[in-house]
Amino acid sequence: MKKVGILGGTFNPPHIGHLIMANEVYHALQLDEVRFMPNAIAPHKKKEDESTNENRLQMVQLLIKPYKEFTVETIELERGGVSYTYDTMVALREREPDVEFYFIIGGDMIDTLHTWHHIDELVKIVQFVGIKRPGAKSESPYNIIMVEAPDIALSSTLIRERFATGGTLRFLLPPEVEAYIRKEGLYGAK
Ligand SMILES: Nc1ncnc2c1ncn2[C@@H]1O[C@H](COP(=O)(O)OP(=O)(O)OP(=O)(O)O)[C@@H](O)[C@H]1O
Ligand SMILES: O=C(O)c1ccc[n+]([C@@H]2O[C@H](COP(=O)([O-])O)[C@@H](O)[C@H]2O)c1
Repeated sequence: MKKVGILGGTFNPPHIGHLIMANEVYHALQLDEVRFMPNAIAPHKKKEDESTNENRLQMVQLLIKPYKEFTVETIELERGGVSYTYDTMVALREREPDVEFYFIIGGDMIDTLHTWHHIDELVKIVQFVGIKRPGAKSESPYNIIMVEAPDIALSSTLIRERFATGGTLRFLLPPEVEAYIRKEGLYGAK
């Protein structure tokens, strides 16, 4: 069976933390592919109006462009509405019955997994894979495959703040993504 990792996120914007976690899981579990999956409306996140779905999709495409084992999954953007992972995994399993899916989450999501929509059903149909995150306990009562990876204390929030205040962005996200954000004038970029 083909083994596919799904890294779901808001990606507002995507950053090297996302690349590192995808790469670590790809190698640790010997996956065939990792799909970066931007959500339409995040279930638990405050809406940030600064970027559109199209902006987030384009930034993810720029982020992963050099890496052939990383692809984009647009199923949630196409479905629209609140992107419950349960609905997505039901649809993906139906569309691709020959694939074994691994849903990749960081420590903050591990800590709140019990609050996810239909979580008791969801854990039966998909294997979660966790990466610790500084500032999060990264602990769960559920059966999560934990992958050891370098701790990255980086978030989209920090990057939005750096754009707004004119702080350094070097090494935090690829230059192509930074250039796109400046061209589109997102996050109050100066
Ligand atoms: N530095 C990191 N270490 C571990 N996991 C991470 C890291 N950054 C993001 N993740 C995980 O990647 C997934 C998608 O994250 P998301 O796109 O929301 O980025 P974020 O940096 O958490 O954004 P924000 O700061 O806006 O909350 C989530 O499962 C999140 O836990
Ligand atoms: O289905 C849920 O109830 C649920 C609750 C919180 C987060 N998620 C998913 O987890 C992924 C990371 O979420 P976020 O908010 O960190 O971008 C993303 O794919 C979300 O759709 C899903």
